[in-house]
Amino acid sequence: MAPINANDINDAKNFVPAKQVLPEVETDNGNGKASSKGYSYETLQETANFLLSRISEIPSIGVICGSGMGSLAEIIKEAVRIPYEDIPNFPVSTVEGHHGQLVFGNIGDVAVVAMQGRFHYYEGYPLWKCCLPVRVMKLIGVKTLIATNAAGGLNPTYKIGDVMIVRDHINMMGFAGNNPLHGPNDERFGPRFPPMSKAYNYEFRKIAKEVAQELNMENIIREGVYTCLGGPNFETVAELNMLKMVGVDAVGMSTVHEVITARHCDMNVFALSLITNECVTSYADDAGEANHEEVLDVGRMRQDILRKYVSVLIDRFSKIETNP
Ligand SMILES: O=P(O)(O)O[C@@H]1C[C@H](O)[C@@H](CO)O1
Ligand SMILES: Nc1nc2[nH]cnc2c(=O)[nH]1
Repeated sequence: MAPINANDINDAKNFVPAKQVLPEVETDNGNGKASSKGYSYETLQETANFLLSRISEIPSIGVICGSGMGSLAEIIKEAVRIPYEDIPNFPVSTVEGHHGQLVFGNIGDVAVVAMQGRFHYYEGYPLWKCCLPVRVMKLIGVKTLIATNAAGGLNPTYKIGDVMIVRDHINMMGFAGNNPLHGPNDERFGPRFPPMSKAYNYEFRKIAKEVAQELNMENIIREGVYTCLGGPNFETVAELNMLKMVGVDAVGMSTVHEVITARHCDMNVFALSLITNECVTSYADDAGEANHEEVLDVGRMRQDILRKYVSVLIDRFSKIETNP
């Protein structure tokens, strides 16, 4: 082994720890002390108040548009668009296929807000920050979250272009202790130990299956288990085979932490995965490789049917009283 020399030590002194180059992890705890575990209730209230000052109707449903699915927000009428960079305390979107704005307005008779662009862990944001908009939605009065995502189909019966209603998730990042609720808990958002066994609202899933029949989508609608990995790389064959063994149907890089945050603050949750690619579970030479362009293309390919489906779901969800 080469001996250590003084230059190496000086280089080490100049090393900038990852935390300092992450986008804005230092936060205010509400008592003037910095914390990296999330913005205080009061800070997020300021963000919520800013947004409330820009809109005339309080949205009851929030939609997060997945990769390539930003056009879902284009069905919003009387739209008020607010770029993320104009919103106090908001992160900014850095991924192609994620616009970077909140869109407020109406779908049918229902006041909604859509995130055209979400935040991912692989962009350098800690999980609490990826989920900050969910808490802000709660503070402005949103009751129901509809999270959409693009995902790889692991269930061998799934085809590209299928739409999976998320029945449940496996929080792989949580197994390693990475959770959006990690750190001090503010009971004003929710309890220290929130249950997750009913994370995806049963009534909503039932309605979603009925609506799929009405719209003749039975042949593309599935229901299954989603998991989120940290990304940004797509998975290895061995990783995918492991996930298959534990019951995962679709693999992505989002949604799970958003859903945990939403359930923590008692929002109703519904989620959809658009299957944009087949997960590669064999080492065969002719097996394809996942890529982001394909993900975006399939989003575009399914945009009309997804817009129709989501707008009918919003109408139906808004008409029922549900216990989260
Ligand atoms: O934001 P979502 O979860 O829809 O995006 C998925 C995961 C990666 O961000 C990207 C990979 O193509 O699509
Ligand atoms: N992790 C992961 N995310 C995706 N998003 C779209 N497709 C995929 C995939 O195959 N794997």
